[in-house]
Amino acid sequence: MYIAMVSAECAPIAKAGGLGDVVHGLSRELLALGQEVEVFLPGYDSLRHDLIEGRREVYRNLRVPYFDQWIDCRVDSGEVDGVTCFFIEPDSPHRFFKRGRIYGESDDADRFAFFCRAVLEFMLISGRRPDVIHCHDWQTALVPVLLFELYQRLGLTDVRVCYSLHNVGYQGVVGESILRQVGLDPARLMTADRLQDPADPRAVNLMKGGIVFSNFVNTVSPRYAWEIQNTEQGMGLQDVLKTHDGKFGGVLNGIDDAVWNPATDRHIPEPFDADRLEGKEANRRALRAYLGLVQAEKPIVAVVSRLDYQKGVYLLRFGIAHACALDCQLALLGAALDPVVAEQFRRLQEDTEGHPDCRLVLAYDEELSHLIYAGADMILIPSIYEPCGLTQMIAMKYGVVPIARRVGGLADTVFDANYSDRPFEERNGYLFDDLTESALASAMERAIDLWRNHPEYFRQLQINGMRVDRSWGRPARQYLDIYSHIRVH
Ligand SMILES: Nc1ncnc2c1ncn2[C@@H]1O[C@H](COP(=O)(O)OP(=O)(O)O[C@H]2O[C@H](CO)[C@@H](O)[C@H](O)[C@H]2O)[C@@H](O)[C@H]1O
Repeated sequence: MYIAMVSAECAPIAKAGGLGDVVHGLSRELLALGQEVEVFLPGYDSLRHDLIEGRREVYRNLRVPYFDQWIDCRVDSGEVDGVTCFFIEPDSPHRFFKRGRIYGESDDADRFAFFCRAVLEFMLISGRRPDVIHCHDWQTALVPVLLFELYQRLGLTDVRVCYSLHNVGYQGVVGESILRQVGLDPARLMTADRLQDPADPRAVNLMKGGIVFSNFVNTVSPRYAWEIQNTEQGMGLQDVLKTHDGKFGGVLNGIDDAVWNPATDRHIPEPFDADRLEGKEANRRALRAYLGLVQAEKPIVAVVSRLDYQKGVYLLRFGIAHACALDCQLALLGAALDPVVAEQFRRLQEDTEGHPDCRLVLAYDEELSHLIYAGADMILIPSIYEPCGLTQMIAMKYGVVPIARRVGGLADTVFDANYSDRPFEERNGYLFDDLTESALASAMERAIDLWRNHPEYFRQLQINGMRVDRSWGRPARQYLDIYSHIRVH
């Protein structure tokens, strides 16, 4: 089967968060299963060019309609970890993808709408006829709309679309001129059953369009699938998801075990696995040394997160203080896009400067994240909502016990040491429900108490988490079933 991934991110060359990991890991696994996969990305100037092999121009002067004019694009291709990627580079004064970063620009909707049209135009002109286009999140939601409104008639006749929702907190709600920009007719599409935003009838909701026009829609865990249909986590899309219930489901993400494997990880000083858990000790020492923490027999509590509202930044700040109050060590690695949140954490960093047990690294640092996972004992994940969450899955692979809020994919993967109805061999962490300091504090205290007073049980929790198969094998086969179900031939 020929699958075209269309996405705003793909790790490691263009990653802002978990979406990049998923596109990369899933594409590689589909290739390993014998499928043909190509990834289509904007040609950002911020791409990690050093990680792209054999980059070359494959198309010049691709004329992409833009309002009543057009913009010429160049298309390059190259290999990333064995996966063929295409990069769309418009040549225009807008400099759509020459902004030094992936997101956070005031014209993000225009930039990604243009990308959607350009990808379909390139497929049409270069003779590509995927069995399935798999697109992701609001940035690529116009692909199915454009396909079924325009490109099917032009020649992309038998192409079907699978659309994955990684984060319903960002839906792409914008003015209707976006439709005219890409050549769609607002009069046809601005209706309650198509792209009209449920809250604001004058606005376009791109994610809603993706849901309505795709052949299959999924999100990244079964629990989040239920939450966005039945609770306020749907952020206004509950009804449209219920209307389209017959083509909607949840597929739990995997993690790439070539990248996230403590037995083979080149970024950590001492390899280890569930049978050699002692190996973690050298990594704990290395982590303390790297961060300038004292070498003391205290549990290391970690945070590795985008510092975003979704991740419960308020509770994270409390958790940092509480870990220190409970005489633990604390290692945070996080980056904030929001200037207010960035400032709060910068201040906290200043206040904890020189503290023997507490270090905040406010940056995006992939390599350091490996050392933190390898060296930490526990990780805090107090998310307000969490479609799947890769952090807890990676952490558990490295013998780190998650302390997480019982939402979305966290509830599907973390099973409480004390209160789960699962057998002990499946329990692997600590959960809390309420979005309150006391709920988080009590889960942290239970975990830290076990570490101090019952180390053998704590070790067993670590091993339980490490033994679970979290590779892409199973989810990739589930996606293949979806693709087979919707494809034409
Ligand atoms: N400062 C930093 N430095 C280095 N690495 C960092 C980092 N901050 C975060 N990371 C890494 O980025 C990834 C984050 O994955 P998540 O699934 O937790 O996040 P995200 O919310 O971005 O993704 C969204 O999409 C994914 C994929 O579907 C869903 O799992 C998730 O619930 C949804 O919110 C992990 O690999 C983590 O190690």
